Amino acid sequence: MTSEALAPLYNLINQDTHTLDERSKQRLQRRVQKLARAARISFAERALLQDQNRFLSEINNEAKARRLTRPVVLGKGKVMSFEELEEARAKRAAKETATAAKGKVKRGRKTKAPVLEPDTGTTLRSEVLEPEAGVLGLETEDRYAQRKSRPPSRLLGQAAAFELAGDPFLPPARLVLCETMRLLQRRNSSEFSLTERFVGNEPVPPYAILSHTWKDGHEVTFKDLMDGTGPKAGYDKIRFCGQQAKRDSLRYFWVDTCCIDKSNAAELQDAINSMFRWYQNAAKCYVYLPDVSIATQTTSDGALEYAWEPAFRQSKWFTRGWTLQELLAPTSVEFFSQDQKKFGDKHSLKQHICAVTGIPDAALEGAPLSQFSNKERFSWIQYRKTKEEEDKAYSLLGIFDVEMPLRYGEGYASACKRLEDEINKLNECVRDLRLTDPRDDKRRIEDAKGGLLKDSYRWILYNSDFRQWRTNPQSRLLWIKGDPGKGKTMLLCGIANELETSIAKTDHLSYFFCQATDSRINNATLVLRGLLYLLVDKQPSLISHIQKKYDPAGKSLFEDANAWVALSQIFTNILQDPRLTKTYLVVDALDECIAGLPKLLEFIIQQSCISHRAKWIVSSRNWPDIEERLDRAGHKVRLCLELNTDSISTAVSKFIQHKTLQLAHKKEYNRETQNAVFDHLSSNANNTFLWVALVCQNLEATPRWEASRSLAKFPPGLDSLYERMMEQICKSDNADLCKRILASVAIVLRPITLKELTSLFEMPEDVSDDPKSLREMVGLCGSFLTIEGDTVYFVHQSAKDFLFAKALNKIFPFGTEEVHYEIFSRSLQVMSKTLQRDMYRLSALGYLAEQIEPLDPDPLAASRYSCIYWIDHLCDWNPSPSAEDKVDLQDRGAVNSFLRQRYLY
Ligand SMILES: Nc1ncnc2c1ncn2[C@@H]1O[C@H](COP(=O)(O)OP(=O)(O)OP(=O)(O)O)[C@@H](O)[C@H]1O
Repeated sequence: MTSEALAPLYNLINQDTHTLDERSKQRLQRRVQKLARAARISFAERALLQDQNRFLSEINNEAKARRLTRPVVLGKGKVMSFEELEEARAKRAAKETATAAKGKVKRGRKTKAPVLEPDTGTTLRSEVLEPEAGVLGLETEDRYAQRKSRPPSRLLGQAAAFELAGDPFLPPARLVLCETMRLLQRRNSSEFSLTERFVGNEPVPPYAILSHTWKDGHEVTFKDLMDGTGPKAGYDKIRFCGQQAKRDSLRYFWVDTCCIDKSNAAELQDAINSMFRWYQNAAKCYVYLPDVSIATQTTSDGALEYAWEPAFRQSKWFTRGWTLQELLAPTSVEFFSQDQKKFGDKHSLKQHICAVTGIPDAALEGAPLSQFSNKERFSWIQYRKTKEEEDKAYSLLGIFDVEMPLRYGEGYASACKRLEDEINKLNECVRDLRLTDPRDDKRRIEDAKGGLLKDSYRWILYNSDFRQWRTNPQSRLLWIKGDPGKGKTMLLCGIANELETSIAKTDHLSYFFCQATDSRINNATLVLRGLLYLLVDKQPSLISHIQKKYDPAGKSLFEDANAWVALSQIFTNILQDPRLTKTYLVVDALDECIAGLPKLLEFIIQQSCISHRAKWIVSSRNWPDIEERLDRAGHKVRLCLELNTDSISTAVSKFIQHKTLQLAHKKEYNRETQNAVFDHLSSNANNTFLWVALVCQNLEATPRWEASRSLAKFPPGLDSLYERMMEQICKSDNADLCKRILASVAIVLRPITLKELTSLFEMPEDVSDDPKSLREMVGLCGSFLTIEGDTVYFVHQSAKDFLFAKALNKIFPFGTEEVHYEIFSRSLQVMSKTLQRDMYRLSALGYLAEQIEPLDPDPLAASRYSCIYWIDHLCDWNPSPSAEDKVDLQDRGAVNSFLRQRYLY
């Protein structure tokens, strides 16, 4: 009888409440429990089968009542804190030490001995529960053996055991199982013992790690420690590592010779795939170099010379394969001579190390390795040697952050080929995931808004709400809200920059800036896609969660109708992956997420409740529906800009000072004008950055002798300012053209270039054919629009909102449909005129779009937008049923002819 076989019975008991009365239910329950006991199915497993939710909630309650932050569940259902478990382990280890023979290295407990003694005799290897996350990890000996006998799953840490056991009743996302390490623990000055393996979400305590070169026959193996084998030269290194760890106040340390059971092929696989991370997570890495002495010698001219420098450069350590990752992964790498004296670390010895290894400074200083090309990373191992030829490839796994099964005997070429295949697969998946790089969006937004001024956002670092979010583990969601133009986006840019430089090297930051005007970044699915892209770009090993779904589906995974479902599931799995350290997620302008906002909000609320690894910051305007949903989130801190008047007022003042100085310098104002501008801005800004920015933009286009007089034209309040700008446009000689430009830019589905603009409506040839005139014409649209490079944008979302809310009849006198129709119909004309066979002179078919270099001049420059979006505008035109309107859609009408004659071009 297996747990799978029993599950239908449990289901019957739990769910079929209609057909069973209470007594029969209890009788059946007892019977099934008896069967389970006979079948040696463990307590926890039974409890899970029986009523997973009740089991979890009981344990949660107990944990809550006893205020246990990290409860551990023992086999009999006993709940204790992690600290209590640690203490119990320490006591047990002390007892063992006391009984073991004196002077000998103490034997650790065999790792396969049960940690927990469940009532059935089945050994549970470990169970860890996080009450808030509702995460339970447990594994029986049988399942452990089963899992280990299979190739490691790419889903390490994702309840692989349960998947392999084919248990259909346990949702994998709730179960977490993690491949982890065992450590050495100091007992006294020269004694140590092995700990159990740390499993699941069990936190690994801070530890030191040894890096060294191996000497055949001298090294102390796992078996030696288990059997208590007598003296071996390798013990000295281990003792050195322990003693040095003690000097650094570290109780635990790790040495590769004896902390991995190499006789267990599966464990070795896991260890090799995890090794980079183990070095990366070490508090200290000690490099022991027996071939380097730090004695000084006197040169012929009587000066003292350090003899270690040439010896260091020639050390065998630099010639070995595995030591490459041991140099790169840890933050702190310290070098010790043959007599165990420290003579430097990887920063102080950087010059020597760079010269010997050819590795650039930046990589030694901790820059993400993904910044270096594949070729460059491969070159670092080129002249290094490994005992097994395959290790030369396997030792690069962590450097490329990929995982793959090891096949000793396959040869270097095959191992290298498989490694390259893994890297290529990973790159392909990342390429398809990337629709936009949020880092570029952020930089673009900062530039478009005139550059980020530190003085105007750093107040947030001292704000009590922000500090609470930053320091309190329970505060996982910070919601920054405020009216239009209060500086939320720039504030979030600043926060992202500050986090980037202040979070731990192993922590992650991902962000996304929504913009309603840009269809690449304005819906819920795209937010997840962008956040995921940055996450996996920084920690490629997380891509395994995506690849599992991506491999069969390809790019459509991110684009089809189920993209949200797939991406939200992937995101959830990533946030539960034990490999993920603390992660900061920033999403700006929720109000500009124009499709799928409710589900995005639900997702953020849910994740911020269940995942203790992720901390979120979101920003939005004061919208009631966002407010209503976010109010329901637990663990949230709300920061309302309108309630932080003092900080915002000081920040806006600094902005005004900065902007006035900039203007004065650029326009060569005299002192009087400068003061007049400063005073007008200070008295009317009303704590709104955007108002200041818009007035300054207008002043920039105003001759300097008119500056003081024109100030009266800029009334306080954003809407008044926009109204004033609109009035001026309507009064100008070019009113019709400007309004047409505004209407087109307001209605397009992505920002358009100046050339594309000429394809969207009929304009005088002397404007459309002359780029300079066209630029000037866009410039005449008040301060509603701005041009970056060749692309036209609204100066701010609030400017576009104003047009739709308060100037609709001026900009769209015949309704928006009419503008859609014009864009559609002009697009059709332009395409029909310009598209032709083989425009890119490729001669042959079958090129992928990304393989094609754009021509110069680009024959599609003016029609690119039209080619992609003409059909959307046709749909949005929404023609009336009258025959006259439908003329384009009739047989032999414009659309029909285009489809027949030009479409395939
Ligand atoms: N720290 C800053 N440094 C430089 N400029 C700033 C800063 N904060 C605000 N600004 C200026 O104020 C303008 C409005 O700021 P921002 O776009 O961040 O407002 P917002 O609150 O996000 O507005 P909305 O809700 O309407 O999107 C920016 O375009 C920029 O010119």
